[in-house]
Amino acid sequence: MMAPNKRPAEETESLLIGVRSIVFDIEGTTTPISFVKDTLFPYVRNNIESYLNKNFDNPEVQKAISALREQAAKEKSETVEGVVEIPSSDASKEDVIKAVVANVQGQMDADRKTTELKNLQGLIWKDAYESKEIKGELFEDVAPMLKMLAEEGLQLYVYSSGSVESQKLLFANSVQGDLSDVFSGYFDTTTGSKTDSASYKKIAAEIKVEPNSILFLTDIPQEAEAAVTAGLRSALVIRPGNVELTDEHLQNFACIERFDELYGEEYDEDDDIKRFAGDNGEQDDNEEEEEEEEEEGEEEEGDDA
Ligand SMILES: CSCCC(=O)C(=O)COP(=O)(O)O
Ligand SMILES: [Mg+2]
Repeated sequence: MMAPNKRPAEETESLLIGVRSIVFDIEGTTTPISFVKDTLFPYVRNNIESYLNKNFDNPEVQKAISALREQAAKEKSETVEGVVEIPSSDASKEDVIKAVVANVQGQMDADRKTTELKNLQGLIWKDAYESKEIKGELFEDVAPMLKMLAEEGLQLYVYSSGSVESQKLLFANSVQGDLSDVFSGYFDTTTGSKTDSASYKKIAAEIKVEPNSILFLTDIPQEAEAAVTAGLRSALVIRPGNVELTDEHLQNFACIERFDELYGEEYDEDDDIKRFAGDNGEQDDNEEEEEEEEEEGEEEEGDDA
């Protein structure tokens, strides 16, 4: 069903003209919000205590606990409400685990997107993906469209609040197979908050692409606004289960319900028209030469007959 006020795709022009790189949000863009809320988050809640008991001495886990401890101490000094402090490493394993569990549950209750929380969540999800208890859920158009866009020469990136490690796990262990190959890189909140325009400038600098040649796709208008402030292009993705957008957002941003709408028209597999051929939709010289040579060859064959 089309979202209210959304312009039909047939009437929109391609959002890919002049675009070299696409940066994808995950939750609400490639992946249903329900997968994150009803599968990933409950997995952490249900398994964090046993995970910490089993992996307490793992250096990665100790690093994640130290980061949470520092975060809590800092927030306590800033009088942030509801912070659960974590005792020093001299305290008993039992006391540290109890505090980490309460800290993480508290941050998750508030749906916080802190780097420290996301880092530990990512470590816990690793077990779930490796044991095949969880597979990364994707909207059905995602794998075919990502493959097609990558084949057409676009560089694809992910920018999500989930840690880079958890992003890689989701796409490598997805219900639509291993999609690791389609991505050129991953960004998380270590680059900065998704609602801060400076984060998008950093991404553009890191991938060495002009901001105006980067398209950021997200379900969150504040993230789209931050990207546009940084000089990127952005479109809002309307997926089942997402928070409804206001009329203002629908009017201010290009909106798509599926990735094939990036082409500005219904994608038809039998259609032989190449809609994206590099910068500005123009053919590169090699391609033109190849086509000319092919045509000449055909003419010669015709003459011989
Ligand atoms: C990498 S999957 C986990 C997603 C997650 O933890 C999250 O907070 C989603 O945030 P997003 O920025 O992808 O909307
Ligand atoms: Mg999102």
